[in-house]
Amino acid sequence: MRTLFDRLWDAHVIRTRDDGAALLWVDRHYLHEGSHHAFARLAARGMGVAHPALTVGVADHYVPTRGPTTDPDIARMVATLEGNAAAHGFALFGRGDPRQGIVHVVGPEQGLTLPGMLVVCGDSHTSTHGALGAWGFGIGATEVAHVLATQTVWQRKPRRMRLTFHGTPAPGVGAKDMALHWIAALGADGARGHAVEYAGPAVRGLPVSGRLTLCNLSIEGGARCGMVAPDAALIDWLRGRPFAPQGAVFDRAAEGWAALASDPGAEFDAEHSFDMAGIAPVVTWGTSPEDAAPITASVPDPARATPERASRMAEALDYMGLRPGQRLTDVAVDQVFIGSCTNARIEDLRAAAAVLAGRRAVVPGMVSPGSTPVRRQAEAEGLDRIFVDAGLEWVGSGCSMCVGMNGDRVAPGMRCASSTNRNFRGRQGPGARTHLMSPAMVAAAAVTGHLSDVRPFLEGRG
Ligand SMILES: CC(C)[C@H](C(=O)O)[C@@H](O)C(=O)O
Ligand code: SF4
Repeated sequence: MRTLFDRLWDAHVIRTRDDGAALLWVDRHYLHEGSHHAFARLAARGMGVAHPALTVGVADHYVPTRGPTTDPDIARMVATLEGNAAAHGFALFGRGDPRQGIVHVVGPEQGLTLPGMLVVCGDSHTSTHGALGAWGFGIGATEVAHVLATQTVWQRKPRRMRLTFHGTPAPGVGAKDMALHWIAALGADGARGHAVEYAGPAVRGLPVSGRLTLCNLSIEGGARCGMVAPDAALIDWLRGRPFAPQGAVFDRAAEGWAALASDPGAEFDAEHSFDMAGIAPVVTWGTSPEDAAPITASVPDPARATPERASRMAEALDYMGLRPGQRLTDVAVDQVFIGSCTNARIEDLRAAAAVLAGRRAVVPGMVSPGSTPVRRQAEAEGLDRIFVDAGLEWVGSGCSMCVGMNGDRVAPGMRCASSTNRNFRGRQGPGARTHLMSPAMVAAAAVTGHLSDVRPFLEGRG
């Protein structure tokens, strides 16, 4: 009896070393601007790209979201990726390409990631692709060079963990809340060394966009990867995607994908289950995604935590400028950001727009769609107007203020309600204070100017 992860592992092992590490075949290799180190290694050894057809470059981390950049260092990062694509002959969705966007949004959207694939990228959030029943994981620069040169990667087999979500989510509660909830419960290293499979009725009930959000955050709970077994909803979602097989070939492939599941009696090395009845909209208060609590709670008190946790908590609260016992809904924000590979798909933008429609934001903010196709779709639906009429800035697609590499930053000391996945110190800019939450919760914070429960807005009482 095998788990979904065992099936993916077995299907990709080329050979196993005596020490247990296995050489694995890579079906899809994504590259972003950060790949320049790996290309330098390749060049130093006079090597080329073994399988350009399985390699796809996407400009995202450094792309400007508001017209051409004036910063030569930023421009050079994007140009280097373009140069490597041209030199090695792999596809590139670069500046101006109608398919450009954040790599973890673009791959699934284009049908470049498919169920059963082993997908790698020199980026930790490659776990996102697991939502499609693929095995996606982030690799380091040395491994990127190895994959470029050989289309293979060495890995040790992770242990297997299943996270089961029972029940149905309340309105206003979604994948982001499920993710932050389990990470708060198990800790930022709670799933360390494990391949996570998400299961249960609440996961099955998530649209594919929500599954992508859930798998995206796997890494923030320490997991090596996260995945959801394919089902009919996924197969419908994939049908007709540009790089997916088409027609009868798609139907045949889909029959195979339907078999990608854990056997009913398959054993996991660890199991945890959660009841949706206990999950409210979640926000983070600290400097790790595990520092998360329901919006109805107060800022925790280090005095009540274990000594080792207490000092880290106190430091986090100091950095965040928060007092123990302060109600989370009393925390004023300076700005908002909706974007990133976590929460900038069309469904995320619709959820935020539903809250913002007919309302004004009382703080400034930016909305950056996850890809250029998402941007076009949002504009066709008039969502851009809703954001602009609310007073937010509608910009181009890229990693943008999630990481600030393109210059979109939160100023020092400023507090940002953000739909992204990392609230580390300085993540959105030196001294920036980040509160993670769902896009609808970001929209609610924009309207009130403080961390806010989105649920009254959905009931028309906001
Ligand atoms: C810059 C990149 C390598 C990094 C990652 O590995 O995830 C970034 O995408 C992030 O989200 O922190
Ligand atoms: S959007 Fe943020 S989390 Fe996603 S790949 Fe870019 S920097 Fe990393």
